[in-house]
Parts: sequence; structure tokens; C-alpha cells
Amino acid sequence: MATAQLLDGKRTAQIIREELAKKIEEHYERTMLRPGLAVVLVGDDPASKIYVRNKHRASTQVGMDSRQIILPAHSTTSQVLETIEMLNQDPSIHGILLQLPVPRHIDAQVILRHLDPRKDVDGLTPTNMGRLMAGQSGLRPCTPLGIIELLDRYHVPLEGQRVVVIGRSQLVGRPLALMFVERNATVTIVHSKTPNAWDITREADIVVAAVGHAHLVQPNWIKPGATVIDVGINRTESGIVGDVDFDSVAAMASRITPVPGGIGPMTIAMLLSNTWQAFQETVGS
Ligand SMILES: Nc1nc2c(c(=O)[nH]1)N[C@@H](CN(C=O)c1ccc(C(=O)N[C@@H](CCC(=O)O)C(=O)O)cc1)CN2
Repeated sequence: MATAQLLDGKRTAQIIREELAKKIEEHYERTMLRPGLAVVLVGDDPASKIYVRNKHRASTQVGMDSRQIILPAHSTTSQVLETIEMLNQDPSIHGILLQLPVPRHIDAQVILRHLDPRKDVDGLTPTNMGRLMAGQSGLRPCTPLGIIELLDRYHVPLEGQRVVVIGRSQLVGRPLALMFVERNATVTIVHSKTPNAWDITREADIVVAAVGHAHLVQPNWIKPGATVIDVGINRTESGIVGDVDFDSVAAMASRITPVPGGIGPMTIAMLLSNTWQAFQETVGS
């Protein structure tokens, strides 16, 4: 049985990180300046702690100055806002990220409204979301950006392609749909209230699953030869699995991303790339 080409996010992310490290070193030799990234974590969610540690390691490895700010779970929205305000004013910090999710009593939207859009390396402030909606340039959310970058690096055509995005989250589904539209694809979003979503995904040239439901996408959801992107990270007894039933869908698809080693590493690579962009826009190239 034919099997799909693997779109290797881990390898691609490594290449992007090496490219960035070179640019940062050259810039540093000329200016003695380095991009500074601050990651704010509120509370002690175990997965978030790992992601924040990985972001710290990745940003340090490419030559950025990395700051981790860990606030206790009982912090109030105003206490988190004070931290964001301090980072907004700090000229050595070019990128700020609020690790999500935050504890329930904290209003992430209020915090994002106060984050300087020039330092919003997650692309989640209303200003950067509005720019995306209006088709203007700006910092884009890391996971959707990583998906588009991975498809580009594998020369997967987007223009005129029918794309179905499964999931409508602020972090992935909604911005990703707009980013595919920017690239002249024809886009549909399906979600938990869509009846018979598989009838719609089966029409697509590219299917992106971003719902957080282990093995939701089965071969009968996929047109033979489609490209399948799996954003899901679901922790099960047998380890981390995606939203796509990998083995059976790989037999139908022409290209597929693995979990782990697909979109996750691309998310971190795009955070570094956005920080580099924010740095250049502030200090010049
Ligand atoms: N402020 C943000 N919060 C969150 C984001 C985000 O983009 N911005 N995304 C996710 C978590 N996330 C980054 O923050 C993230 C998740 C997973 C990975 C990753 O590399 N995963 C590995 C496997 C992970 C494991 O072994 O635990 C993989 O897929 O290969 C990177 C980043 C929610 N919060």
C-alpha cells in the first residue's frame, strides 16, 4: 500500500534555527546587540513548564537573550499586567510571550490588549489579529506560521487549493484560515458543531486537524492524495498522539506530518523567527 511523504517538522525547524543563529551572530558582530525574548508563565501547569523551558533553550541556542518570568498561580490579572508593562518598557526585550493557557481567574484577553503589538511575537494581540484580518503585514501566530512555512519548504502549492481546517481556536484555526486565504487558497473551517464534518474534509486537497481529540481523523475523512497536517498533541497511555490516526491516514494521503516531530517544533522555530523580525523592526537590520 502506498504511503505518504513525511513532512519533517523537527528537521525543518532545526534548519530554520541554524539559519537564524547565523543571522543573529552576524548582527551581533556588527552591533553588539542581541534579540531579547521574555516568556511569562503564570502557574505550574506541567506541560506549559516544559514548553517554556524548551523556548528558553531554543532561544539561547540561537544566540538570543532569554528571560523566563514565572508568576505564582494565585497572581491576579493586574499583577500579570504589571509584569507585561515592565517588559513593554524594557528596551532590551524585543519579544514578549504569555504562555497559554493561564489559570481560569486570569483574563488572557485583557493582558493581550496591553501587550505592545511590536513585541507580540505570538501574534495574538488585537492589533496583530486585526492586521491579519485586514490583509496587512504584522507578527503572525507561531503555529499557523509554522504550518505555512513547513508547506512552503516542501514546495506544497497553496494557491487555488481547497483547504479544510478542523478547529476554530484563536491560537490556530482562525488565524490559519486567514493565512491560507492570504495565499489564495479556498478555505473552510469545520468544528464541533459541524454535522458530518468528514463529508467536507473529504473534498479537501489539504486538511489541517487542530482540535485536541486523539485520532479523530480517520481515512474516510481524507481524499486519496491529500496533504494532512496534524496539530494535535494528546497525551494518552501509549504516549503523545495527534488528532490524526497516523498509520491508516498515511496510507491514503500523499503527505503527512508526524506527532511528535511535526508542527510542535515548527511552532518554536517560528517564535524565534518572529522575535528576530521584531528585533530587526526595532533596531534595524
Ligand atoms: N502563548 C502560547 N501558548 C501556547 C502555544 C503558543 O503557540 N503560544 N502553543 C501551545 C504549546 N506550545 C507552545 O507554546 C508547544 C506545544 C508543543 C510543542 C512541541 O514541540 N511538541 C513536541 C512534543 C512535545 C512533548 O513531547 O511534550 C512535538 O510535537 O514534537 C511546542 C510548542 C499551547 N500554548
